[in-house]
Amino acid sequence: MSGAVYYIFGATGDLAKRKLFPAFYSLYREGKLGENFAVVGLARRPRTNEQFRDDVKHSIQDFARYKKVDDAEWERFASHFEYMSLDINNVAGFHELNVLTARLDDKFQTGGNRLFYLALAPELFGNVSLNLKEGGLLNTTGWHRLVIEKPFGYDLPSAQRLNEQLRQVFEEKDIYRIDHYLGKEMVQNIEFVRFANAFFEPLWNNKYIANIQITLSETVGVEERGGYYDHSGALRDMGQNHMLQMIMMMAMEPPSRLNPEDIRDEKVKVLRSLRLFEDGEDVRANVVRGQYIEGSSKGKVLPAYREEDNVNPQSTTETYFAARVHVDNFRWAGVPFYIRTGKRLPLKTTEVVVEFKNIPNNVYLASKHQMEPNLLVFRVNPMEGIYLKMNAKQPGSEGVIVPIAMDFCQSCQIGINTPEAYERLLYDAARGDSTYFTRWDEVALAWEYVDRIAAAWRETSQDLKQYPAGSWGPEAASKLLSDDGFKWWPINGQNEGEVDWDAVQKTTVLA
Ligand SMILES: NC(=O)C1=CN([C@@H]2O[C@H](COP(=O)(O)OP(=O)(O)OC[C@H]3O[C@@H](n4cnc5c(N)ncnc54)[C@H](OP(=O)(O)O)[C@@H]3O)[C@@H](O)[C@H]2O)C=CC1
Ligand SMILES: O=C1O[C@H](COP(=O)(O)O)[C@@H](O)[C@H](O)[C@H]1O
Repeated sequence: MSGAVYYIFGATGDLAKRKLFPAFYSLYREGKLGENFAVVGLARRPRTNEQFRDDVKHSIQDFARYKKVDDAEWERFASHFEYMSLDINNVAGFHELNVLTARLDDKFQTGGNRLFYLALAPELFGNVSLNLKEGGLLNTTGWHRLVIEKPFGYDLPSAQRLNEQLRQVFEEKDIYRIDHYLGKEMVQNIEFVRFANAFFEPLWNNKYIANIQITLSETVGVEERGGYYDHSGALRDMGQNHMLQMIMMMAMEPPSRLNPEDIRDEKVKVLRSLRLFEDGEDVRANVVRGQYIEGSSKGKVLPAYREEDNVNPQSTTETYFAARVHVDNFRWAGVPFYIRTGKRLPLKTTEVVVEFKNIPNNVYLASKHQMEPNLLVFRVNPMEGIYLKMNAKQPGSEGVIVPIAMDFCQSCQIGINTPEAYERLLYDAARGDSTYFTRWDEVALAWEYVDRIAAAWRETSQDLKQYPAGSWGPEAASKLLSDDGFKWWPINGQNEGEVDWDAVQKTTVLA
């Protein structure tokens, strides 16, 4: 990988601590960063280089995959890190940063390449990019890339404004919009499992697939992010980005080549095929929203959303939503995609379930035993793996059919060797591979879809359903499926509620 200076704007924040510094460390440990790099931490708080390196060390000890830090290696790694106190709104600070950069370019032979990572509130993105230009940080012959965090705007008009600001300084090809779900191994794997298996690809259409279910459930509430979340809600926080990205990965056509633009073109076609909701009534018939009230989990009382810090006590922000989504193209016509996500649900899990249609009524179906449909399950998070539910004869029986599981548990086999999403994405951005970043047209189309739902919700909040914290969300989300003759499949084929992860890890692993 070519050398570079990496600028972490927001270096004293939560994202830098929990994800970015650990990602740098793993890449370094694996030899992917080399030695020709410098990392400059930037934020307003004063810090010496030593204090900053200590912060980085603690974050690695707390959050990195590799926790054991060898002293000599640590010294080498830490020597690449420097800190500078800077207020984004003060252009003089950027001139100073340019001077610091010249020294680092020289010391680490970075080739004049720069990666600017904005781990900041989105309101600051526009100013940073203008000041980078003003401060002379883009006046080198190397490459200049801007990596920005979500949320990318609040709706389509605000996203357009933000994009125009960024485009005054950076070309689209140099803007890397992060959706960390695209950095997850199993989300990337969807593409490979689909297109590399003769027994899936021919069946991947409305002739054989009955429905697709995507669950992204969290046990946490809004923690210390109440201020942000109350303004955002589940639809914008998870729906506009992670959930739609997973639909795209499931529904896209095979790209003609494995180039970033060919893959992203195919994903965009899926968004263009989404059936847009016509009006409020259409939204209410297909989308369920909920907010958690007081509940309990494992004997612990959990507070209501409206009692969380920095949340309006009368808030009507949704902490849960479920939707029936249609992709109106030749492959997917008539196949519902059901999606659901929420805070304070019983499990932390992300799963994508493909439910296949039942085989035609035949001698087997006519037997007294009810056959269950075949399921293919991508376990994305926190356990990674693929699970296939099939039907087979119960050994020793007179033709009794039972469901059996083939379970590839990637986490059990690979363990800590699976790269974290941020690690993967940082590496890709540094190599100039934009495949798993969101292109502007994706962002715009995703907002267009989501904005119609948000508009309907602004008309009335009568449809906001309450659910107890620790439960699986509003009953109405089950009705979305039962009206179509389906049900949500229990997570990992187990009963809703507790999943015994130890037991899951012991399931059969196919080499
Ligand atoms: N935390 C997470 O897990 C995730 C975060 N994100 C996104 O990442 C971004 C950062 O989030 P997070 O780290 O949680 O936020 P934090 O509030 O923890 O950190 C914000 C950072 O911005 C710095 N900052 C604020 N104002 C200025 C300024 N005027 N000049 C210079 N620095 C400033 C703060 O430092 P100081 O006060 O010292 O100036 C701090 O380092 C947000 O866009 C968020 O939505 C996305 C997904 C997950
Ligand atoms: O982007 C976000 O994602 C996290 C969930 O990510 P995961 O990798 O832990 O599944 C979510 O908690 C947060 O609200 C949201 O902003």
